[in-house]
Amino acid sequence: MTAERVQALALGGLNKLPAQFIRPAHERPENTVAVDGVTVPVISLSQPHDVVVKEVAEACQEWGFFLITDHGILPSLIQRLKEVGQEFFELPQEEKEAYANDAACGKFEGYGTRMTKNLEEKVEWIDYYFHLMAPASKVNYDVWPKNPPAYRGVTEEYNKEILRITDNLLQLLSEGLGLEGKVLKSCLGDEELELEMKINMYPPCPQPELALGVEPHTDMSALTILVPNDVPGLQVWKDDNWVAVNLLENALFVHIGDQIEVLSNGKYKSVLHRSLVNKECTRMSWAVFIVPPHEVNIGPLSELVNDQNQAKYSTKTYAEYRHRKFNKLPQ
Ligand SMILES: O=C(O)CCC(=O)C(=O)O
Ligand SMILES: [Fe+2]
Repeated sequence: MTAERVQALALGGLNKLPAQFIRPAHERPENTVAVDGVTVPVISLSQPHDVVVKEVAEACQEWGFFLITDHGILPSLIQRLKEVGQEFFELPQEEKEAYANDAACGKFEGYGTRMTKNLEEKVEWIDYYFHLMAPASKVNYDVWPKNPPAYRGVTEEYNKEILRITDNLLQLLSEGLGLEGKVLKSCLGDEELELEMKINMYPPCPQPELALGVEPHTDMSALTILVPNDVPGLQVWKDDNWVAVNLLENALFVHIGDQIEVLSNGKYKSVLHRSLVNKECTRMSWAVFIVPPHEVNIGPLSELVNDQNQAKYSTKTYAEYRHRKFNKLPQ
């Protein structure tokens, strides 16, 4: 069975939002507006090292989220990444369907749309493309878009840059915990660390005040590094309020995910976030999830646990963590 794509639905021209997308009143953007005058931390990586360590550690403790600038990725590469992703979604529907995933059969990679698991569960206003990007030994290039032809080259170039930034961030995060720079990366599988690309595509929505692009969640990754197109929509949860994340050209949006929260024994927070959709414009975002290999055990770092600071999380493989999160089982 092929899923009904949100993009195809939107292109058909709708005046009203179909029922399965209408969120319950307490979740609707119209009833849960973002707080005024609060902005997320923005950290320039060109500052002295000890300043960057301190600012990153504070942002991880207070927000679990921050923007980085002066990261060294060329604006032209970010631009090309966005172009190839956008071109893929502009292909004829039939051509996109050749890449359809089948999450129910464990085929997570490819073109997808989230479907309801039961009648009450509302769906999100989003289509996406998901594939592994690193390590090269595990990547199946057959599930990457072959059109546009530049997709692979551009994405491989971006992958290299994100690997470099991941090394840098994990080092800063380790030092912020008072540990040696290499500790976090080594817990996350070192060179076996995996990078997953998810291109999120939110078509124009007839009643955006009633819908969500992605519902409130924390990422199960260690870190997520995201770039949006020029349509705002991401919100992060801070001190009992939603805070809208303003656009900042060429900045990278860094989310602390669940695995870093566990490793840091709760010192760094995995950020709750959601995305809104837009009436006129297509919103897109490119999220790279940085995750440990599935068989790696993740638990609070022994260096951070003692009689005064007991472990707040159980230790389990990343595969087990994923299974429990997907099935909404307690961790
Ligand atoms: O599109 C966004 O800004 C957020 C997407 C997101 O949270 C996700 O893909 O996990
Ligand atoms: Fe997310």
